[in-house]
Parts: sequence; structure tokens; C-alpha cells
Amino acid sequence: MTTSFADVAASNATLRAFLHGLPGVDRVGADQRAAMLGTRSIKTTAKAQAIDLAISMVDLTTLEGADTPGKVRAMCAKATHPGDGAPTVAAVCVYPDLVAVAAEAVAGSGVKVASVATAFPSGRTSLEVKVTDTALAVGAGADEIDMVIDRGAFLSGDYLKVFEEIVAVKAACGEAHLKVILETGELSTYDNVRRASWLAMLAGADFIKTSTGKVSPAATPPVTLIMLEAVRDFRDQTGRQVGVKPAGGIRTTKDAIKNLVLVHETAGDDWLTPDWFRLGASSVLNDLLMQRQKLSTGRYAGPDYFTLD
Ligand SMILES: O=C[C@H](O)COP(=O)(O)O
Repeated sequence: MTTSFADVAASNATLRAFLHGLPGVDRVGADQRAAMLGTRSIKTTAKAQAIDLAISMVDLTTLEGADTPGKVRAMCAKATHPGDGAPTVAAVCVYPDLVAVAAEAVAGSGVKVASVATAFPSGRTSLEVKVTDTALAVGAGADEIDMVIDRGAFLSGDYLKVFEEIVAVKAACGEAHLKVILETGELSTYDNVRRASWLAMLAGADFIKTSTGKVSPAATPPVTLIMLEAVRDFRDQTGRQVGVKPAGGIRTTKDAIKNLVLVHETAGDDWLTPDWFRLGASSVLNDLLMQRQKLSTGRYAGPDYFTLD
């Protein structure tokens, strides 16, 4: 039997009562479980499959003030032609003004274009600007929008404001998928990570994402674990599946595989596809490709073989 949460957001008081009624997170338990799962090792054939799966889940990202059309085109070339039979990544992720460049560069490849919107990374602007930012990115060709929540509103208990902004941005997305960035490094507690996850899902998020990559800590294993528990429990209770995207600080193949183990052990294998799990990262693809080549040839390619970021 599934539960309807239609009335949960009737007022800030009802939303607050629901979110504060969620079970508290056992901080020590979450840290220990994430650390324990991080020690699992994967060998040879399984590792080769895990590397290809991880590559297919990457949102290859450049989010710098100094980004240029040339840098975005080079990133898109790597995304669409990673080489040596490696799969393409899931998406490229860029600022809204570079969406058109990215969309043209990945056209026909199956690689999606994701764009950060809503005044990323701070989110400090009016709802009107956030909705316009979103609509312009979608109009320019974004398949996916990565929005940031208003952490100031969340931390001061104005959950309804956060909820209503997500609803409005989701409407502006049209057919584009919406990833909601919680910026967990600013949420102070694991209980808040769980509450923000539920808030975003109740408001219509297609994905929940840990971080902008501009705040530390970012995608830590315990935080990703708590978000995976949230999407698992949300589907159990509502019948709707929501994806998860850890982002920020994922640099190595080891980091990527730890994430896959977390998914397998927490939400389950239904999430082990690029439709439901992404790795937001600017540089992990290089290490995945190098480790992939090491597995197939027994040696690392020289540093000039891969285009480094
Ligand atoms: O969304 C992705 C992040 O911005 C990338 O962060 P990163 O540079 O730490 O990989």
C-alpha cells in the first residue's frame, strides 16, 4: 500500500511536523556503515564492469567562471568519444549560458545536457529570476536542470518556501528532469540531510543531489548513504522512484566504486543505472579511463594519452 502525501505541504506547520517527525539519523551508525561499505574491494571482471558502469553514470562537469565555449566543446568531445570502446558518460553539466554550445557538441550522441540553474551555486536571487534562469536553460537545449535549494530558508525553518520554489522550478523545467541540490555541506546535521531529501522529493524532484562542488564537505559517503535510504523509503511509501547524484570531490575510481557499493547495499540494484544514479564530477572520468586501460592492458597509459582537465 502506498501513502499519499498530498496534504503534507498544506502549510509550513504541516510540512515542519512531517519533516521533524521523520526518524532521526543515527550519526555514529551512518558513519560506521559508510566506512565499512567503503572497505569492500572488487576484483578483475567485476571491477571492469563497475568501471564501465561508473563511466556511464558520470555527469561530466565544468562549472568555472572562466569556462569558455572551447573548453565546453573539448569536454563534450571527451564525453561523447571517451576512446578504447569505453561507454559514453550520462551527461555533460555546464552553466546556462553554455547550454547551447554543449547541446550542439553532443547532438546525436545520446549524452544529455545538464545545466545548473537558479543562481547556482548560492541560489541567492528572487524566484522570478530562478524560474527564468531555468526556462532559458531548457529553451537553449538542457535535458536536465540542477537547481540549488534555498539553504537560508531551510535552516530558518521556512520549509514551505523551499518546497514552493522547487515546485515552481519543476514547472519551468517542462520535459527536462529536475535534480535538486541540497548542498549538504551547509545543512549542519544528518537529520537535516534526511529532511531536505524528503522535502525535495515531496516537491517533485526527479533526482536529489548532494552538493554544488563549491562547498566542503561535499559528497561524503555517509551523506550519500542517508540520501539513498531516503529514496528507498520514499519509493516504498509512495511508489515513485527518485534518483541520487553525489557530486563534488569524487576524483578517483575508488571513490566511484565506493558509491556503487553504497547504491547496491542501500537503495538496491534498481538504482544501479544512469537513469537513477549519477556521479557529478569534473575529473573522475580521467581516472576511470586510466584504470580501465590498466585492467585491459596491464599497464597505465602515459600521462599524455588522456586529455587532462
Ligand atoms: O556537480 C559537480 C561538481 O560541481 C563537480 O565537483 P568536482 O570538481 O569536485 O568534481
